[in-house]
Amino acid sequence: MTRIKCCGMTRIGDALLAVRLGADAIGLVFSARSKRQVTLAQARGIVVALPPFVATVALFMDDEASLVRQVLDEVRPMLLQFHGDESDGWCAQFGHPFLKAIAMGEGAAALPRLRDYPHATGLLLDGHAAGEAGGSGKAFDWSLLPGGLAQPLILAGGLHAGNVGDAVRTARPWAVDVASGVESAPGIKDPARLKAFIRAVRTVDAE
Ligand SMILES: O=C(O)c1ccccc1N[C@@H]1O[C@H](COP(=O)(O)O)[C@@H](O)[C@H]1O
Repeated sequence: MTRIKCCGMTRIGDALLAVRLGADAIGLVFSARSKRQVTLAQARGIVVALPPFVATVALFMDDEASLVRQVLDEVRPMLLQFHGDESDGWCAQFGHPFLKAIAMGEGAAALPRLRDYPHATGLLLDGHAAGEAGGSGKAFDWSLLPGGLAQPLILAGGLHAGNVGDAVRTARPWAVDVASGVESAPGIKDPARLKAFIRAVRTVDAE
């Protein structure tokens, strides 16, 4: 079964709906570079409202270590996700499981970076160019996803109900991650798009 992460949640109702429809994980963006940035209080409100067995993921992009520590203390996410130029050692300093996003905008030229994060719990391949923020809606060539890596791969970037089925069939990732493809505006999830996205993934899983 392909795990599904819905990212960029800013409202409790959207997060609960995503979980009710079948999402496995909820992403909360703390980077000031995001149009989906949440405050600590907003994030805490979402995390405490969730039912058991839903993974919570806190996203950062070249942020201060003090912010990451504050989020760990006050929001208590299950996973961290780093989207910037952070090194493996920097990400690992918190002693907390983390995902490292790899910008796939340069295509195959980005693949050697997949070996740079041996401490990551998983690698998230996103469609944007290096240095750009995620949540951009940009896809990449999914056939580039390599097999044989030790870590689970999470496919992200420009996914929506109309293309996620092909993406899963092509890449067979551990999980998919979506932000803009299930929104009506940044940070505002669209119930019909959420439902169609999760249904499209589950349809391919059942093939
Ligand atoms: O969502 C954001 O605003 C964001 C900002 C900074 C770093 C990462 C961000 N989001 C991540 O990007 C993927 C892909 O987004 P999209 O589906 O292409 O819109 C998203 O799932 C988040 O993990």
